[in-house]
Amino acid sequence: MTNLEKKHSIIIAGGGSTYTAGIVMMLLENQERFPLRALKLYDNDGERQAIIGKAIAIELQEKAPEIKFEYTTDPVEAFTDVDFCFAHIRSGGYEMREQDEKIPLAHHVVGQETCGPGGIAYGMRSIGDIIELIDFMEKYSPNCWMLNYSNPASIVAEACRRLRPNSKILNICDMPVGTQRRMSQIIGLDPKDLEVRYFGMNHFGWWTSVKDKAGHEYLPEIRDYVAKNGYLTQVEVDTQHMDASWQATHKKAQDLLAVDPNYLPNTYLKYYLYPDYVVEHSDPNYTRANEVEDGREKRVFAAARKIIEAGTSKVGEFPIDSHASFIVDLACAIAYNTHERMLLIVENNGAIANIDDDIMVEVPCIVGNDGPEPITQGKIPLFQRGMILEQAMVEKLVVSAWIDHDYQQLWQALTLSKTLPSAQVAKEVLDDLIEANKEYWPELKQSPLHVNLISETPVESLA
Ligand SMILES: NC(=O)c1ccc[n+]([C@@H]2O[C@H](COP(=O)([O-])OP(=O)(O)OC[C@H]3O[C@@H](n4cnc5c(N)ncnc54)[C@H](O)[C@@H]3O)[C@@H](O)[C@H]2O)c1
Ligand SMILES: O=P(O)(O)OC[C@H]1O[C@H](O[C@H]2[C@H](O)[C@@H](O)[C@@H](O)O[C@@H]2CO)[C@H](O)[C@@H](O)[C@@H]1O
Ligand SMILES: [Mn+2]
Repeated sequence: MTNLEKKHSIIIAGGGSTYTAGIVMMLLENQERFPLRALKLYDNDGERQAIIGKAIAIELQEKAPEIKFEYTTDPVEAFTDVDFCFAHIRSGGYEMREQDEKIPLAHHVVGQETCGPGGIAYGMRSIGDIIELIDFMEKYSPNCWMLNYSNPASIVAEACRRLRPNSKILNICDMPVGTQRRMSQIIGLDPKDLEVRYFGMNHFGWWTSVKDKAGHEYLPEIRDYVAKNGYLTQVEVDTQHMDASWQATHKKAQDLLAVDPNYLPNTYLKYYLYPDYVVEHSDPNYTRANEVEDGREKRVFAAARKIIEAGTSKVGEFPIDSHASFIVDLACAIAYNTHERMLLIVENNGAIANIDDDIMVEVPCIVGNDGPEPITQGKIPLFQRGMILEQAMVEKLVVSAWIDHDYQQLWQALTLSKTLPSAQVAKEVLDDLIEANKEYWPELKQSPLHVNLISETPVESLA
């Protein structure tokens, strides 16, 4: 059987995810180019996963009975005889995302899923879980590739570099894919027509060129549009991001551009460049986690229950997440050596010439069956170099704090972040996050050289 005739076996880790159904429907749409022989779901919350699993079982029975389907909480069953693992777990679930967002906001600091103290807390929960998935995969299907988009992708990627440097794992993000879809709307092209140059880290980057296949440069035209409208587009391009909070984020790109009009910004830069604005426009009692629980999560699980109750997919409730087809692009590139060009999170190794080789950067790569080949982006300007070096050291300190179980390094990571105003506030946020994450984080040790903050020692006792 040639490679092109091979049918694949996929495991989706995080089967109870709000994205699983859309991705499975998208996989059914892509059977021509990426045929499946088996599909499994794996989750550590069997009850949550069963709702999605039962509905998908009905969908596949009616639409693709030839695909062997199962859902399980048993890692041996899940990871045996698989070619690809699509991983989208959420360590701690939405309950902890809410804490990641509300605890910092209670200290008038940015509360966000993947950025600032929220992203650091999420990273401290995710590292162990992702490494566990990699170890399951390597034990039961040694030739399997993990296409991971569990967040926080940047901290997870740095942890994989430190702890599993030789593993077959690619960390990916769909934010640039979504923003490039908006760019293609602005210039009237198809997203597939675009060839970009981009540099940064995950959720922390800039486009330096947006060309069509004929080599025409559209960045100036897009830049002029974004200077007036941000990335808001007239046509609805993204069902996920029509919520008011995400619309405001796309609009804010206007102010990100103002800081450096030469390059088109990733929307996530707003949390680092305008943290005060973000805090002023956040509701500390109702954050994005609550919006998703009231929105996407309710919609997806209601659709699944409707299919289960009807006993048929003819009630037609699961939308196809065609946006996620970039994951199939990546899987095809690995399986069929297609040399697809796409943004991936990879070890720098000179791709960005004037930052450290061991920083995990997000750059365009050519992907074949040996994995990604980064495309060099050259030297970057002082401003972006300073931003990236600082954020990279924050994330390296987080991973070291997880590995060493070390309080001091985690406090330093928060103190170094652009999203926090001082070491004092960083400590107050950290101590609250430690309390909230007791069942998830490793227990952190104080340095033997620990020095109390003056504010912890009443002044009168300072003899
Ligand atoms: N990289 C990207 O650009 C991108 C885009 C969208 C979503 N995401 C990420 O995808 C993930 C899923 O998002 P969601 O909103 O659907 O979350 P969700 O909470 O709806 O689903 C996550 C699932 O993972 C399961 N899970 C948690 N820990 C696990 C573990 N250790 N082993 C197995 N399963 C585990 C949960 O039980 C849950 O069913 C999140 O990490 C999210 O941030 C990333
Ligand atoms: O606030 P959420 O949970 O709705 O989204 C958080 C994720 O946002 C980005 O992914 C978006 C993507 O950029 C957009 O085009 C659309 O398809 O929806 C995706 C999921 O909402 C970001 O890249 C992820 O890392 C975030 O988790
Ligand atoms: Mn992302």
